[in-house]
Amino acid sequence: MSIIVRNLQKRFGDFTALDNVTLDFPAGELVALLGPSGCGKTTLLRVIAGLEFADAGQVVLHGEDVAAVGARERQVGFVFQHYALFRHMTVFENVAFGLRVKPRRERPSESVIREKVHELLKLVQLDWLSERFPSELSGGQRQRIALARALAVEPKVLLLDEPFGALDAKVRKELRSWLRRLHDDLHISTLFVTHDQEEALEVADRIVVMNHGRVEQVGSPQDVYDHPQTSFVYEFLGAANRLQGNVDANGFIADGAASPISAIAASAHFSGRALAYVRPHDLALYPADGAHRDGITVGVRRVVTLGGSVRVELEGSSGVIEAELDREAWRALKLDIGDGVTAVPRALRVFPAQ
Ligand SMILES: Nc1ncnc2c1ncn2[C@@H]1O[C@H](COP(=O)(O)OP(=O)(O)OP(=O)(O)O)[C@@H](O)[C@H]1O
Repeated sequence: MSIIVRNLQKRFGDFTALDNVTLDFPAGELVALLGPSGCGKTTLLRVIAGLEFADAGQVVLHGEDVAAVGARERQVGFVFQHYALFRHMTVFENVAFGLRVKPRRERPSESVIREKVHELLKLVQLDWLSERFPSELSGGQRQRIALARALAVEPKVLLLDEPFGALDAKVRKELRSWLRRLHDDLHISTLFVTHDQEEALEVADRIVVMNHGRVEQVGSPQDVYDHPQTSFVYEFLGAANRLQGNVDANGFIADGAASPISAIAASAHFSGRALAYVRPHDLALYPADGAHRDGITVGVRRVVTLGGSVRVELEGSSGVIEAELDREAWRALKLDIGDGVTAVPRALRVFPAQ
């Protein structure tokens, strides 16, 4: 089922939680809603689910404006960060719950319920836990059961609000690839709230980046990572070095730098104060022998080896920046702490300073 929201506006007192949000999600996608705490992600999910009402705007599910459709009738499955399993019910009964409370004429027979619940428990690979109570499960298992319970009523849309947020990093990582596989099998249109950019980049077909109740950018993970449209998206997604300076006809000149980086001259459509961004892996390092001029002069301050790559902290008149290169490339440079280098950005994005 496709999900469209148009011009959604939601205020809590003086605070604007959703500010003219318009989004269009094609059916069957796994979409991550990504943004810092308080940017309106949960509010957007709750409005789509019918648990909260917008002050203005429209929610259209599969072509139908659902303004007059109650939460129960929207065929939306919801999984929250904190497992909302019923503590006094077994795993089996938790998953069966949504089927048992259906109106009598829609309620499946007991044998169909049994079959369906076991099928769902197999799908989340926890059939062997069906007689346990929630307190006898790990956090990751509880979230998988919560998902099985949400799936029991055959929702057309799945809304997941930081479903793995309360779990430790390792379990979280396992569950995110598990969720991806599950989605590939089921293809239910899914909105997945997270404030973890790595999670969004790894799992989603499409990412919506939100900030202060507004949509900053929508695109594939690759697109939002490689082509951030705003300085906020650049900083929020992935590591980024930020340089303050000025743009003029010669290019970008970082504060305190002796010469400009001219490579960006053509791509900057403005002049004046600017913020320039470069990812650590997009910085090439050269000995500061004057041969490479299109960069900034810095000194090596600290070197950290992380698995196959090396993170180099560099300090110059424009502050501290980081470069990341593979071990071999670093070794070949034969540099030591304190040595001078020219750091040349392979990709630099400039935005007008606000
Ligand atoms: N019922 C409410 N009454 C008043 N303010 C609210 C209410 N619900 C949410 N807010 C406020 O609206 C803003 C957006 O909240 P929301 O829960 O949507 O953010 P979020 O992006 O999901 O954040 P988090 O990642 O921390 O869960 C927050 O500042 C929050 O305090």
